[in-house]
Amino acid sequence: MGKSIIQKIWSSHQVVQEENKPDLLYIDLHYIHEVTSPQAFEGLRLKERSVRRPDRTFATMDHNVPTYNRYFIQDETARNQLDALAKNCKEFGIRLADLDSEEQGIVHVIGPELGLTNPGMTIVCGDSHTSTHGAFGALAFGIGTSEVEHVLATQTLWQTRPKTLKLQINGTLQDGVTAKDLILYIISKFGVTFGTGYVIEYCGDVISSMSMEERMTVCNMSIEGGARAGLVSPDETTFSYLKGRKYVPAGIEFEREADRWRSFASDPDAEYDKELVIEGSEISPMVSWGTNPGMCSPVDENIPTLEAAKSSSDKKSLASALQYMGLHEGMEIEAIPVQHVFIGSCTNSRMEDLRAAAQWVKGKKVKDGVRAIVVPGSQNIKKLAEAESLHLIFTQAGFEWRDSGCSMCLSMNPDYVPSGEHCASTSNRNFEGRQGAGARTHLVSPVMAAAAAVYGRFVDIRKEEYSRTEAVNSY
Ligand SMILES: CC(C)[C@H](C(=O)O)[C@@H](O)C(=O)O
Ligand code: SF4
Repeated sequence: MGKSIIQKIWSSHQVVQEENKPDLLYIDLHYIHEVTSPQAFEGLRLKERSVRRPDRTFATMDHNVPTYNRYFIQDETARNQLDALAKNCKEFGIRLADLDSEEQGIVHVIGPELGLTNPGMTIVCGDSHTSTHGAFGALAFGIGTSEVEHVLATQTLWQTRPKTLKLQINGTLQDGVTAKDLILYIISKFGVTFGTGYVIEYCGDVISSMSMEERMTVCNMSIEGGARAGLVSPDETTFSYLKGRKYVPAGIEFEREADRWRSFASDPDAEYDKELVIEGSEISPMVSWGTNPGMCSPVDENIPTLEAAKSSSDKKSLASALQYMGLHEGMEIEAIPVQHVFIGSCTNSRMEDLRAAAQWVKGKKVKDGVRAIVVPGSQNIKKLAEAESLHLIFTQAGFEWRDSGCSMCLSMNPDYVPSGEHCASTSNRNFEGRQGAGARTHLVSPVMAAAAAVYGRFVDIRKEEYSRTEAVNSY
């Protein structure tokens, strides 16, 4: 019987294995950021331990970083966390992309961009969206602060072997439907706990024809479906993305690495604990209207009615979500008003996201009363986007163009959504208070967010009247 990539990575990283106990796994790469690392380093100091593999550890500043006037950090906790990270990295000899670095950006954006994330690796970070790196065929998952300390000290981690779930997406996606819509559709169809206890392997024609950036968007939100991690078997798309990146070997070494990476791909006859199949053509642009990522609907449909709820507890959570969101049952998604637009986060802040949004925005104007910001995922992406003049398209349309960071994805920095206001956001979480106390988040793709900025509400971008040739103002 063949093996899946999950089994191959797991068995090649087992250091200790005992019956009915978690396994001790070797960790190839450990990313750290300022929020979940200070206590871990304190723990090391107290126990007089050092960092086992500083060369396999990489740090960045992202959550607390202001995206405008980035050195002016008013919040004391934010300042302390950033200072602690700088001090800890210096003391323990860890590479750090700090505010001065051209490499600074959101941890899940810069790791792949620098070529640090490779197929076949075990990767951890004190951050739930570490699953993003699974796009490369790595087993990548978030860990807690005490585990961060354990990995820093030992470069290993105790882990229970996960179950495997094969999620096959057949066919093709319609025009205007993106990787973001696919993952929102998956979570709304199967629910926010369908992946609990599993690592998901995404496969099928839709995934094979996706770029690495699109695969990252899909894997990023695996955790929102409850999964431990999500990944895609490495293929030629993976290898050509990696070729030439800073930390990827060149020449004959690259070919040798690519052969090794290729060997991790799932065997055709691999068996899984569970298998699910969906059709790509069934998916529409999605908009979340509730307070978890599963509460979303196709843009051309309506918010569900209370009557249609399957159980009394579903009915209760629907009612309370709608109460928080200031929306009513049965309402058309296209009628939801939008006052804020956020294009950014580790889900959707890469070049292809910015290009797609800019292409849609070109020659149009942000509607009066809407505040729209674009936050590139890394300083490098910012530079590349500016080289293509994307920033001009955005700013001439009325968007703000910022420095990189987690920004409005979560309210740990100056970017937030005021209470009671609606935000079309390309991020991954819409929990109560996520973008600020009382903020009302709607998860969408970058193009859907761009369209919401122009119309001040959600529109079905597949319709002719909203197509980009129908510019409301000339560029
Ligand atoms: C702050 C951090 C620990 C958190 C996470 O674990 O994911 C954040 O990145 C998030 O997206 O909620
Ligand atoms: S962008 Fe958002 S989801 Fe991603 S790491 Fe930052 S806070 Fe977490």
